[in-house]
Amino acid sequence: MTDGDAALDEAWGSILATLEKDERVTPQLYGFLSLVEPKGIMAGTFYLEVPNEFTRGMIEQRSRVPLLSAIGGLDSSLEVSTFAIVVNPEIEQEILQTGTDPVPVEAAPAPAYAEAPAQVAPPAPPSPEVTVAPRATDTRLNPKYSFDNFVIGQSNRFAHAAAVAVAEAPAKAYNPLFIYGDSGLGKTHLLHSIGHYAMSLYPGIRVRYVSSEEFTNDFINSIQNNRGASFQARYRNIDILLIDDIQFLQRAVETQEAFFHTFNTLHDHNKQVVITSDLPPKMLTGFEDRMRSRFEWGLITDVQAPDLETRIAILRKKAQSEKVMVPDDILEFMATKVSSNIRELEGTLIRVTAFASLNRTPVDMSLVQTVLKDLITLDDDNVIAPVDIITATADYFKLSVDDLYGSSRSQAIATARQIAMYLCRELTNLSLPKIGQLFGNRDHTTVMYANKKISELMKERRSIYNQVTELTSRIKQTRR
Ligand SMILES: Nc1ncnc2c1ncn2[C@@H]1O[C@H](COP(=O)(O)OP(=O)(O)OP(=O)(O)O)[C@@H](O)[C@H]1O
Repeated sequence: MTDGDAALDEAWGSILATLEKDERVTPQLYGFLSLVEPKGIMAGTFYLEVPNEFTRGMIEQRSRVPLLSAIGGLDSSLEVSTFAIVVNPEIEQEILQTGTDPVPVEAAPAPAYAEAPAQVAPPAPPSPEVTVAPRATDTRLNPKYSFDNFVIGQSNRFAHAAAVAVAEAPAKAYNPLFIYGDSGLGKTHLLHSIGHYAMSLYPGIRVRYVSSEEFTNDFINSIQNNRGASFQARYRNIDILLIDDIQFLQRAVETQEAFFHTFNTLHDHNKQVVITSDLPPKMLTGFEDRMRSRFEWGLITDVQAPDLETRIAILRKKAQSEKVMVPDDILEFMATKVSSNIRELEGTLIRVTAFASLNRTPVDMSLVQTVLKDLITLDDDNVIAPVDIITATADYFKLSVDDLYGSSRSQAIATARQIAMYLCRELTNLSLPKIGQLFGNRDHTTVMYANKKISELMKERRSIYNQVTELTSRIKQTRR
């Protein structure tokens, strides 16, 4: 990586000089570009740091094309062809706390870009290998997960930059991109973000997100129903395959074989593959060597547990998106109390905001302490089995375990089932498809829906809040 040296400053200086003369770059836009700190060049990508998301958005949406052409004019010995923008989390945090935004003076206020489409840079041309036929593809992307709401910190900075680079230049930057790390640290979030961002840059691009459990089910169904051809079409006629939690293909010999062929076809045709896993390729047991070695062809990067600052920034972002006011000292208190699993951090915030909303009180320290008292913090010695959650839920609602696994749609059973799913999601490390399987082979979207529904209902109905809280403390007692 060319880093902080004179060559880097010189390269960025020359880009700025070109952009200043480019008539597509307005003085306002130039103001944003002048906030950029060049950080380094790696594998053909120029890494640029900006102070906040707003600046990133302005540069990415409005000066992408001129910036790419200016990069194209650099000395070829630098071997740089694209760029990736990262937001400096320290500066961004300061801005969010103080409310002062270092937008260039001439550029603020900036609604002009919404009002003056003529100034908006045209979307980037698709890279030649990308098929842009405008056809509807079932991408299975979750709109909740985008780069815009992903908080960057030391723990995930590199994975984030690699994910952005892949979305901007599919099959060019790194192929495959392999992201690994413990549960709940943002791998799925990054996968979906790649999909959304690539689709915004290349309209018509065919993206498919799939968990490895869904891939397995799909494959098995296709064999059972003699629909091999449509299975192949679904996974091969695409431009980007995002496959989550590949470790679940361990020892599934035939599914691995199917994935091996899918991977080869996509890779041979310059299509992007992004893979996530809980372990790096070398440590993935139960995979053939030829499979593991393919995982290592591109770039391998990890996501780690976020440090305290990043946890605070994540909580702050979630609170903002939920439109709840949570003072900084309370965010910090919560981030200190809750372990590093981000899913659990989010669960805490949901409980706190639900409690405040039900009681129509602001979020203050005593409220947070009351709520946290009932929460379980997960650590290695305190693993909760889904069966404990399901048994406790059935018992609590005076139902049978089979009622929860079964298909009854009666309101009482359906709500109890949704609460059990919500608690499985919050209190265990199980993925959505795994929870779906547990509850009578339901689709992962059913679990996603239950999770959303119960989070919302907790804010609106005291009875639901109380049920979830009481159940949690019962489960907690069984762990003691
Ligand atoms: N850096 C981040 N910024 C904002 N939210 C984050 C970040 N990292 C994780 N999250 C949130 O934490 C939750 C868990 O993340 P995610 O599901 O992506 O984890 P994961 O690593 O894929 O876990 P698993 O291996 O269990 O599937 C999600 O709601 C996600 O939005």
